[in-house]
Amino acid sequence: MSAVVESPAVAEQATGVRIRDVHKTFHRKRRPGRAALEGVSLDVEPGEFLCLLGPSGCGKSTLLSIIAGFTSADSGEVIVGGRAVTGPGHERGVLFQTPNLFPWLTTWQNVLYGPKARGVLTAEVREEAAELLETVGLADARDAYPHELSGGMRHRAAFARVLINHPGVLLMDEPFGALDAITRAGMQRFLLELWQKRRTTIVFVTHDVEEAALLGDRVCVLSAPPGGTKAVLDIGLPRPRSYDDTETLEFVQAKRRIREVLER
Ligand SMILES: Nc1ncnc2c1ncn2[C@@H]1O[C@H](COP(=O)(O)OP(=O)(O)OP(=O)(O)O)[C@@H](O)[C@H]1O
Repeated sequence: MSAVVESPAVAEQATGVRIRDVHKTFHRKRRPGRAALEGVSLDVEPGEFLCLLGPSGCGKSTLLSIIAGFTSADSGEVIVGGRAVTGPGHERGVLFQTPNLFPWLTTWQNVLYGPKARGVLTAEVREEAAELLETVGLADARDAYPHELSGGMRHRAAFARVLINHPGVLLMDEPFGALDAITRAGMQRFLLELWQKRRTTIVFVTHDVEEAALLGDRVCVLSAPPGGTKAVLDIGLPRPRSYDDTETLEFVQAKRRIREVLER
């Protein structure tokens, strides 16, 4: 992977996310509906890295899906970059636990898929795609198909595929949850460097207290199902962060604060 240039500035395209009193109930045949979210309100600042944490079933994925525009809320509103979300949009890049690459396309074709679909595939975009593949360490895997890539490589290809669209906000749903510990640590390091460089707004769903403390500026803890915001914690650890920080007293204290809220 190429060295990442540090920049304290918030990315020009980074956008804020405003979530106001969002409710969502899933209706089921011949059974009572299941409330997933009850009155979630939250502001994510432009350029902020926010982690969403909470017990299983508290509605983390549902909330992310509502921000992405894949699911509609029953009431309340989500505003991204000043505009109400009414459906999916390329200014919101979404990354899931399973990288959503097209298996019949090469890494290069996968990365260029978005610009091609939007009719903006210029020489400049191709040049940027080549640079992105360099950044994510996949320049040599440009002509490989997804099945020829390792788990970590597939994740990095999915990153490049999303980043080429210059999303103002990255929505990540437990993206490293299925990876082994070593690959996962590598991807967390990669994401920290990427965020340090681009300062894209990130909303990151995780189960893992340590991951939330390592990555997030703030951690929003959702309450037991159906979810509402239980607390929003400022992590307050200095940036840039690295894996070595996980051994500091401040880091251990940050984890303890998150755990206390989770267990409250
Ligand atoms: N499409 C759906 N149809 C019906 N119920 C759903 C649907 N999606 C989610 N739910 C329900 O909504 C609730 C919240 O689910 P969600 O996946 O958002 O929680 P989560 O916090 O992300 O859980 P986990 O941490 O286990 O992934 C759960 O009770 C789930 O069963």
